[in-house]
Amino acid sequence: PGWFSEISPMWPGEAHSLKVEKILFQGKSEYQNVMVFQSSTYGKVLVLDGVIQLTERDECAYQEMITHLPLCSILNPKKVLVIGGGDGGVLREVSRHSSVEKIDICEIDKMVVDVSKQFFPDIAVGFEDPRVTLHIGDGVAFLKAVPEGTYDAVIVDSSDPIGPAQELFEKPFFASVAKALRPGGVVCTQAESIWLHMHIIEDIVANCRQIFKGSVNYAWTTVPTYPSGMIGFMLCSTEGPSVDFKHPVNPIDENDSEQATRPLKFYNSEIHTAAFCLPSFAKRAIGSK
Ligand SMILES: NCCCN[C@H]1CC[C@H](NCCCN)CC1
Repeated sequence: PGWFSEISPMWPGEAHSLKVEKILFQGKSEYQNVMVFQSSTYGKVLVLDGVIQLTERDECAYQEMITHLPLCSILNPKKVLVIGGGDGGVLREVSRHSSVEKIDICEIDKMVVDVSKQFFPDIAVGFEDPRVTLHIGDGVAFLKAVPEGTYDAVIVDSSDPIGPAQELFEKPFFASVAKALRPGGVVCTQAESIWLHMHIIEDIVANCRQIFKGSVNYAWTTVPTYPSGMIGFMLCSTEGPSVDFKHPVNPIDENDSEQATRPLKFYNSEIHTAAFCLPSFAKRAIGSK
């Protein structure tokens, strides 16, 4: 009992708090402190180095959007790579796409996978899909070893630039993602908040514009338990068949059996298009062709 406050130098002067019912797990992996607690109103919560990664109540807004914004923007995605995403939520969402034949995931911290399987079975369910191959290791090294043009889509479901994910926000990593994608392939990365990190976003956009010769767009979703209540995504495509991120060509089939058993809670085609609409201060800073 008591409160968890997410205090961090990444969002100085503010902190989102959640009422704690019970602490369920505390551990230290090779890379970070890992904690799980039962909150009063958001279900179970996963925290890494004091930063909220997900809650059972609102994780759908992040996992569904980071996955379906890229995958619904291209026809027939077959081979997908997830960097990070050790909780399994993105895998759960990728698995909804029947065209997908192979899903590779590279997560650096095995403890995140194990803790998610133990405390968040409805999120870690993604690991059960037979198309999934789990690699425990550094995504930067993994991508360097990937043959050119291997993937139709890459999803970078990372934590924040301070900590193990730092290199996933730097130019060499984006270049290795571009190499691993086929022509007209797409990448979607966790791209912070326009309220908190506009300078980081400007740098990411500048780097992506140099590296990805197709489309480069910033989209966002609302996640009540992330600082500023929102989080953004960088959607980029490589040179080749053009990709219009704002108009999904590969709609999620709302009617198939998978949807019937576990319908989407957040994503739909209207919110897909709306996600790319930005407030004026962000349009000026980010711009979009
Ligand atoms: N697969 C789930 C979550 C991992 N993504 C990140 C977790 C940390 C969060 N900090 C928000 C910082 C303010 N933008 C960003 C998303």
